[in-house]
Amino acid sequence: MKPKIFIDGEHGTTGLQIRTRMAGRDDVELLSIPEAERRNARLREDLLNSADVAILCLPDDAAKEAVAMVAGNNSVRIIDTSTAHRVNPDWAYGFAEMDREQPKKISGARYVANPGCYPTGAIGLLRPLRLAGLLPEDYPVTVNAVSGYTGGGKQMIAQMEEAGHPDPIDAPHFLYGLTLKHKHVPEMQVHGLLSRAPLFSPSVGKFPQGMIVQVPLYLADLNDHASLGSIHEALAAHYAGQDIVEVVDLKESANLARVNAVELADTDRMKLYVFGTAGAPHVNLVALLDNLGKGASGAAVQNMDLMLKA
Ligand SMILES: NC(=O)C1=CN([C@@H]2O[C@H](COP(=O)(O)OP(=O)(O)OC[C@H]3O[C@@H](n4cnc5c(N)ncnc54)[C@H](OP(=O)(O)O)[C@@H]3O)[C@@H](O)[C@H]2O)C=CC1
Ligand SMILES: CC(=O)N[C@@H](CCC(=O)OP(=O)(O)O)C(=O)O
Repeated sequence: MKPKIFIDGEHGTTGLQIRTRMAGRDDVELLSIPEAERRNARLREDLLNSADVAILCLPDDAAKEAVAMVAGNNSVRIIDTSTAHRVNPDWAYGFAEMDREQPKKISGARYVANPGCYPTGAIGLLRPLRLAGLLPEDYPVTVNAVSGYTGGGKQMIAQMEEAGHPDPIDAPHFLYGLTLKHKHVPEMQVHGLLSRAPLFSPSVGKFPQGMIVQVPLYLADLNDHASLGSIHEALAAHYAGQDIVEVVDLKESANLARVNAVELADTDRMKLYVFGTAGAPHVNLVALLDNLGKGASGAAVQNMDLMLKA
């Protein structure tokens, strides 16, 4: 029998992208809820309890409610794309490349928290340097980022795209999260293995999908006389042997004049760069991804495949 998959929130931005990725698959059976019934709690509860894997693409509160709906049913496994469970130690963190044993943890888990889009970039850059001992636990990390506007879900997409919207967004690029209390900070700290919360400044650009995450570092404040070369080496060694996260060659990075935020739009990959000049005091670590690809729906499908292998 084919495993049954239910995407709760399938008519939203992340849910639709997962559905598109599943369209050609005949190894799974997709359970579906009509769009007009998407908030019908009774029907959702039935579908959630009929699934082998339920993928939640809902706001945090609704995701918690969905988890409660299957609490007594051990045969349902969950992937939650919301922020609700990302630092909960009872949930496996769904970033398969973050540690060698992570794919196994995800495969065997009942509950998997899909990582946030910005944290995928930040943790992807920071964690290997913490594990290699180059980055001190208490380094004052800053994370500056730009996301495509689909990161804001249906509401922001309408503000950007709909003519005559009552609250349109005209800015080609804007900063937000100005209180510095963004919901992704705890996740970056915990899975980035940091003792201090990073200072995170997000922004949105007037393009639908794409993301740049930057983590600038002062080399003199790192361990082991860290250099452009040793940082690149640590990242390359960490990601060797898989094909989703690419650590861009130092020479290639040195010859680049610019990084295009939309280069990886519509892909499920991530590129990591180490920028700077040999012998100079700073490096800038950069992650490039699609906020809806490796940053959300692509990672969710990757996690589902790992869980179905178990
Ligand atoms: N967009 C992105 O780049 C990313 C999003 N995520 C996460 O994915 C989740 C969904 O976000 P996104 O797809 O962007 O949001 P959207 O607003 O685009 O979609 C959310 C969907 O959930 C439905 N919904 C809302 N509340 C309920 C409820 N109580 N019961 C049932 N259905 C409900 C909405 O219906 P309605 O139309 O009626 O509101 C909508 O269809 C969020 O938790 C977000 O953090 C994760 C990574 C990246
Ligand atoms: C542009 C934008 O608004 N982005 C969202 C982050 C994307 C999201 O909601 O999802 P995850 O938390 O699951 O990554 C935000 O800053 O709240």
